Amino acid sequence: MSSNPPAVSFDRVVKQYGQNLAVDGVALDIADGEFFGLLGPNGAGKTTLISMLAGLTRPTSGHVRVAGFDVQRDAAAARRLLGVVPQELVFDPFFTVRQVLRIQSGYFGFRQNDPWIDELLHNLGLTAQADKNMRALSGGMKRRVMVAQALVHRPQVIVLDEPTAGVDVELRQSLWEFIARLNAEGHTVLLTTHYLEEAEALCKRIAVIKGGKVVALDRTEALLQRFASSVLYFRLLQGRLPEGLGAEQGGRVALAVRGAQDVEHKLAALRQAGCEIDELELRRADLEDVFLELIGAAR
Ligand SMILES: Nc1ncnc2c1ncn2[C@@H]1O[C@H](COP(=O)(O)OP(=O)(O)OP(=O)(O)O)[C@@H](O)[C@H]1O
Repeated sequence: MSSNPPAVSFDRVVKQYGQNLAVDGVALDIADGEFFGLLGPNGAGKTTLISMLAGLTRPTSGHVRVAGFDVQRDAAAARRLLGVVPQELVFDPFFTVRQVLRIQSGYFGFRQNDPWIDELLHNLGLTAQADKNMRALSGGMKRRVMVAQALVHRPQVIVLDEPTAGVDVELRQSLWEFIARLNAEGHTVLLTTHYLEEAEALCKRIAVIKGGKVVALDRTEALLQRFASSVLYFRLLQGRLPEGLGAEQGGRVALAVRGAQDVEHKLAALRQAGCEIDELELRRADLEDVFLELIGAAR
């Protein structure tokens, strides 16, 4: 870990909308150079946190800092260090892709930015679209431009809010290769995603938030180990799953198990509860299982 100030620091951050506590005292530091994942179910508060980080929403209390700069008090310095790829597509339909990127460069005082713009276009598969009007692009291509736009000033901290929601496999692949390269070159990456396999593959550390609170914060590997080594999957044909034993989704049940003896215990508990099961399957736990277990526990 470096001795620099944290790339991102949420310091006892609260955000209240009327009676609704969207963010409830989040304290979280993301180190310089980290690849960090922010996970949580719908409505957990992820976008609110990112919107406070981007300086678009003011915290009710607490502070958000980027490399030590308070996003409210030192807004210009914080903004310069941040590149945020938002969830929604926001664009001006009258400009070409290259014009959009040149204008964005201008906001940050970069006049001769074409070499970097060309590199962004190339890495995001946009070279052939460079002179097309934004309105003529498909949704996936527009999303690529949003990514390029966020990176035009080579921000130290790259924030991606659900960047691959609804985009094709090809972009997901090339986007991740590019972002991983930027991370290897020292950029900090903060990612929110619903694709848990993506978070598992990319993020070194993960915070899970639920109801505006951090319910888990650990290295990805440690999270995977802490919760379960394997998962027993089956279909429940008869009976009710004993309280607290596992999670049921779409008729399939997932039980976290730690070793062979635990499998025996769990099966015995099911028998005792009068459960009849089918299509039994045992596999290594992944982040999705951890996630379900955590979300279940925090309910
Ligand atoms: N502008 C707003 N006014 C009122 N309530 C809001 C506003 N923005 C968010 N909320 C509420 O704050 C809570 C957290 O929402 P947020 O969008 O941060 O969740 P999320 O984790 O990003 O969810 P998703 O995965 O669905 O994007 C929700 O209860 C939401 O309804």
